[in-house]
Amino acid sequence: MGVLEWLAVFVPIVTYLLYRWSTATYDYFREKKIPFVKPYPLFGALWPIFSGKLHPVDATILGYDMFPGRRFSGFFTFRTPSYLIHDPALAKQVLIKDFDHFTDHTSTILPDVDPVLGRNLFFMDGQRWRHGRSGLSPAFTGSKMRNMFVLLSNYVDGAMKRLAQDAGPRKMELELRDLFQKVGNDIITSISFGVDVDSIHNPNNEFYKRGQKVTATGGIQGFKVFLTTVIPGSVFKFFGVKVLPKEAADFYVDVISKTVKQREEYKIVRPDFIHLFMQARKNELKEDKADEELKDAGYSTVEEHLQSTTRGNQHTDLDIAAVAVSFFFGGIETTSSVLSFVLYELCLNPTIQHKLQDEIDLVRDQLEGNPLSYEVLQKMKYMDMVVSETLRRWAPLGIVSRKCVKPYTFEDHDGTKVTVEKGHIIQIPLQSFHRDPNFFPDPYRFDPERFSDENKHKIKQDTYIPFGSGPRNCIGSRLALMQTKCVLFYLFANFSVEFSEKMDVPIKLNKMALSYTAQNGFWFHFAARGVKT
Ligand code: HEM
Repeated sequence: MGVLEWLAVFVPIVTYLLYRWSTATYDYFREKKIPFVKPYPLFGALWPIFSGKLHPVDATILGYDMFPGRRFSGFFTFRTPSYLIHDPALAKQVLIKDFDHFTDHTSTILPDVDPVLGRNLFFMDGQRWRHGRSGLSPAFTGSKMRNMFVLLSNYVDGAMKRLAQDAGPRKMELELRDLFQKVGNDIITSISFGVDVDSIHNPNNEFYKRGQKVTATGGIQGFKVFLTTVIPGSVFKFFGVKVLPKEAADFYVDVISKTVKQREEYKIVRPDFIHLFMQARKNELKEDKADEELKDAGYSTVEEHLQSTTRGNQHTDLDIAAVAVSFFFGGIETTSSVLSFVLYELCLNPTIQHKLQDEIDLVRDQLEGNPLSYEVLQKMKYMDMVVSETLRRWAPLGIVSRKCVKPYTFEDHDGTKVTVEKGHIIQIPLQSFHRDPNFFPDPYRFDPERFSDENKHKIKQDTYIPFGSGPRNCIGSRLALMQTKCVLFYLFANFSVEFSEKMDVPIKLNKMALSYTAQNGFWFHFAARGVKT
């Protein structure tokens, strides 16, 4: 690693910039009389990201506050004209009603360059995405989550009890991003690779070590992922730049192949994703009746818009490995970010922490020693309110992107019309919606009551979209909510939490990471419940 690897990334950027320099101009929005963020030479709106001045999300959403009262504004991604949507109703048109014009994400990784990440839904385009999505959807229904809950809950319960034993009567200082990444790693390793690991006590296991590299949002790995959002997949292909190193890809495919072989040979059934894909191979993976009853996993869960089908999806071991790796990619950073911010807010607001603990204690009493179930967790109202409010205040992905695939006309309030051209980029600033005082009064106040039964009807439609929206929304929203709530349940059942001296309060955000995280870590003291801190 080192200079050569960085060079292998910079050469394509420079070549692409020079090419764009000769083929596009910065007069685009001026000629069309659309308000736009003044571009930096060559980099457009991206220079503050490259120079480390602004977080990628903050650099992208500048136009929202700069041009209030508009339905959209312009900015340049390098030299490509891009639109920022200010009006949630227009966002809905792009994401749902006229989805056919905006089927693709801006990031594309081609499978012939990167066989594993190129098969990740997030990076797929057009027909390949449609086929992949409809094949994967039946694996994320309520009943499949309920079956998987047993694996997840046993792991989290055990992990928190072991932590409580480690702490004993003392208060224990922990960096939570690290803790939650380990927990997330072990959960995804269990439910998607069928392997049990304990990264809290054995961080040297292969899955954690490799997962750390695969999911890094900083350093060269994070930079390459960021580049996939601004440089076309064909440029990566031309220069042979891979995001996932080949030896890591080979490791994951090998694990899946061995596990599948073993399960077939010994007829092993385990309620995890490998089992679901083995069923899909035999055309046996379907939605079942219980899915209808279990649809509601919480306020934030998104709906599935595409017709699910597994017909014609002959998953190879490589396909299964690719899906499993995609869960590392999409699931660990995001859920550990939400969990870290829940704890940050609950330490700032101890009354909310106590209220959540009261609900947890009540549920534990009612369980009378029986294990926690998926249904019981879904019914915990205050838990849902706390998680929903955290997803509003600190949405892990602050923007949702689409690429225009068929020309489309936008109209502003004053009647100005503009036709978005094929290849142009659309950004939906969900973070700006979530923090707009017109939609959420006093938006910087952490207030779970916004999501209470009495208040939630006041939330304006389409302004709350932490998991995106429409056919391309987050396929893992049920899993993410189940995992987040389960960790919070066992964590607050065992511990009370407060800031350690090392924690920056108010938080200082890391501008160089793709998702939101604390610059100097999330530092907390854990004290076993009943023990005074
Ligand atoms: C709190 C945790 C999470 C948040 C906030 C989150 C958020 C998002 C968002 C905003 C998108 C883009 C949606 C759009 O373009 O409209 C997305 C896509 C996606 N997420 Fe998540 N996510 C989370 C957890 C997960 C988990 C646990 C998984 C899987 C195990 C997952 C898998 C995916 C995949 C595969 C996509 C791409 C879907 C497609 O292109 O069809 N996510 N997520």
